[in-house]
Amino acid sequence: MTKAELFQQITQKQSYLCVGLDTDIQKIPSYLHKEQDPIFAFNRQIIDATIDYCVAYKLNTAFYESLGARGWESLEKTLAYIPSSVFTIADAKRGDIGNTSALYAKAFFEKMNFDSITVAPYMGEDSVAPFLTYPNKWVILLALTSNKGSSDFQMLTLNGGKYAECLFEKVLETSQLWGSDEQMMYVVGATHPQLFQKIREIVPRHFLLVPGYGAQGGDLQTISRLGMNKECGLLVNSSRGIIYASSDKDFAQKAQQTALAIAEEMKKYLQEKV
Ligand SMILES: O=C(O)c1cc(=O)[nH]c(=O)n1[C@@H]1O[C@H](COP(=O)(O)O)[C@@H](O)[C@H]1O
Repeated sequence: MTKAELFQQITQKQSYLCVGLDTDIQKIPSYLHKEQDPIFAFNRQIIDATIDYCVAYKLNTAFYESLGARGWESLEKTLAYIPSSVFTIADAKRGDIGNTSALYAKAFFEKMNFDSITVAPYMGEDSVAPFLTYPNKWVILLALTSNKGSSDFQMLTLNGGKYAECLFEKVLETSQLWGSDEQMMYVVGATHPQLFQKIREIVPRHFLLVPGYGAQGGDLQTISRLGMNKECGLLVNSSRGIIYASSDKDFAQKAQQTALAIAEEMKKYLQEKV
């Protein structure tokens, strides 16, 4: 998907919500366990219920990989079920030496037809480059993550940094030389609202994938007001807050109500800025 197509979806739906399909077999309603593929049965209902209110689905591969071959099958079926107009994210957090990254890229962009994949920048340019060779496919590079451990390395101050003061800022600055804002996004956790303004100074045009809203406590209003640019530039993810809004038979209906409420709030912020 191109950046223009993504922006068009956002404008049309007046939402920049990404629904995280972190589907945990232990957490889905027990009646679904009698289905041939309980994970897919759950995801299908969540997608049907939320598709009008979101522009992206993020599939965290851990939830599928942990079930072995059956899990991969559920992942592939879920991906095939999502219409091509909606942006898809393989949240796999990959990145390795070049020839290995090339095969990760092949797995997620050719074998499976994801629009994007999350990639860790720790191994540097040659570990990210193979993902950037696919037209209209995206790398979503981890810059500033939402978890407590983000302060262990990402917040470390650099000695002699010119513009970038912290390691995550250096990641933002340097990686812009590897690929354009038409093929690269950055993960910035919603739990760091005080840093959004600074991040926008370094990457004014890139889309930011913002996890950590909802279950991890991030605040939509602050993120949106500080992080939004003229092309929206935000995909705000919520996983548990939407898909487990109810643990009962009405899970899809409750997920829909939650997604709708978020989209209504997003509409306000879009109208202010875009
Ligand atoms: O790359 C991610 O998506 C990610 C980065 C990050 O910094 N923090 C983070 O929570 N995530 C992912 O975003 C999702 C957050 O889920 P909820 O906290 O349930 O909304 C999970 O799939 C996480 O793996």
